Amino acid sequence: MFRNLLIDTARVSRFAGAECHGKSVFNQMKTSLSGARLMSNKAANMNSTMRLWNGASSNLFLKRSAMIRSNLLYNNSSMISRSLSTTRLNMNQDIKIGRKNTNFRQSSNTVAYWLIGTSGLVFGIVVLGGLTRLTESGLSITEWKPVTGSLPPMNQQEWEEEFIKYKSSPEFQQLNSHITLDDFKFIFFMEWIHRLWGRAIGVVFLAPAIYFAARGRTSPHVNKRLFYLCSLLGLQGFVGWWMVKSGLDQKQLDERKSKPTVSQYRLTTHLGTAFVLYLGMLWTGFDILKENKWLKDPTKSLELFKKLDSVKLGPLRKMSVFLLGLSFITAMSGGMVAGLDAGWIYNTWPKMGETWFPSKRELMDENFARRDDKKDLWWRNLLENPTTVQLVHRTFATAAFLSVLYVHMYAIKKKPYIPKNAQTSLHALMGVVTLQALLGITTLLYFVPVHLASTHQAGALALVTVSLMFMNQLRKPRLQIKNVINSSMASQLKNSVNGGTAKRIMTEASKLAK
Ligand code: HEM
Repeated sequence: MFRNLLIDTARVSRFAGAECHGKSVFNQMKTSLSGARLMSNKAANMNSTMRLWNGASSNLFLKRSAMIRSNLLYNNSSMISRSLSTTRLNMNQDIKIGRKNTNFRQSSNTVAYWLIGTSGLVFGIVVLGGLTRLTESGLSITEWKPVTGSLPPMNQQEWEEEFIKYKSSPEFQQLNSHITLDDFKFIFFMEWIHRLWGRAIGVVFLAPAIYFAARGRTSPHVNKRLFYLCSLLGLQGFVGWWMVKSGLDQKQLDERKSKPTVSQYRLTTHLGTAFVLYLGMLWTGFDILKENKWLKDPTKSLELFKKLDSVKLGPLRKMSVFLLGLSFITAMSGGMVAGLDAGWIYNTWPKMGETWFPSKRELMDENFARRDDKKDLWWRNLLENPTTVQLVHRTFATAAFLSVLYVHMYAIKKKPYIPKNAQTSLHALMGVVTLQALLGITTLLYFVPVHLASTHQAGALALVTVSLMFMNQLRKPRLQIKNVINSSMASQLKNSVNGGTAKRIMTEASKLAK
């Protein structure tokens, strides 16, 4: 009877929630134990009865029948013991079944380190791309050969041929007609290394992505992100060539009334996709490390989840998203400054020349409008007039600095509600934004020297990195992670029931059965 009861309960509990299951098995074990006690008491009574009978009568028949009854009760007791083992077995099976049902797979830390490492390569190529632009090397390779272009010219003849191609470009004809083959070799190598680095990132990203996905080292959630990142990486190559073309095509240059440089729109798009790629890799890497850490220590994680769920943290979470967005937009407005060489005018700070702001006539110059009705006056000046574009960048930069300062002060008041690592990131963010603003100002005051401009660009990447970290540390856990951690806690409860209390129950039951 007890055995059936136990098996039934175990079956039912297989379909019940983990916590509920643990409790029901526990209760059921308790029931079994009282049953065992009851039976055992009965056995003890029977034994004493038997002894009584033994003493009172030497009737063999009675003695035998008493022994039979006693054995029967003994068998019942060991049956209970067996039932308890069956229940324990079922519980272990349930833990496995539970895991299977949630179909949960988490990416390994190796994947995270690979992603963060690859994002480092993207950081490097952005800085190198900036150097290529600042040394005016970006238009030296006039063709796009994704595979065969991997090799540079190998002999004098090949160099001469490459130089002849460059000589037909607008940049050579209008700006660089004085350069020698040796000068050309330098600008060629700058651009060639940039392109080769891009190809290397393609290989370093794509091959391991396929390997990790095929070996099941990545979760479906991460696989999706890897797919998007791969697509973005491929797109980045096209955007790069699309940008370079805008500086090689005389027709486009005439349309823009520009000297031979790439379009500021395309440069900023190229910079933007690089930033998104970089942030996407970092974000995914950070997420994996964070979630693995949570899964390792569910008790600590639940404490953190409580903090992250607090309504007091809501506004700061929104602010963190805003800060990342603002840092990104400021960086993109910097791309526009770089694309238009707008760092070469108004090399003063905080004033722009003699006044705080240039005149309205200068900021909204009619010469920039292309339509007869001048309806495009505003946006063309905002995006194409170097004076206005510089003012826009100054404005965004000031807003970014003040916003970080505000959030920093706000966070001091809310300190007890903010996770420790987010507090540290916010301090770092305050430091990085200050440095970045100072770097920008120095770059401007010193007429855009290559080393300062390049450091300023790296500073922009550092700023979005820390903003991303801050935002990431305030994010609530995914529902799936929450569920897994909750059921992991339930499993721990089960195990403690299984390994602790149940053991005691088992010992007692076995003792009673003897
Ligand atoms: C605080 C946030 C700032 C961020 C995130 C930021 C970001 C950037 C970025 C990404 C570039 C493009 C670099 C390139 O592609 O080569 C840039 C260029 C530039 N920024 Fe900033 N900037 C900030 C503040 C400032 C400030 C306060 C100033 C000066 C008032 C400034 C002045 C410049 C100048 C002159 C350039 C053009 C440099 C070049 O031609 O290479 N920036 N900025």
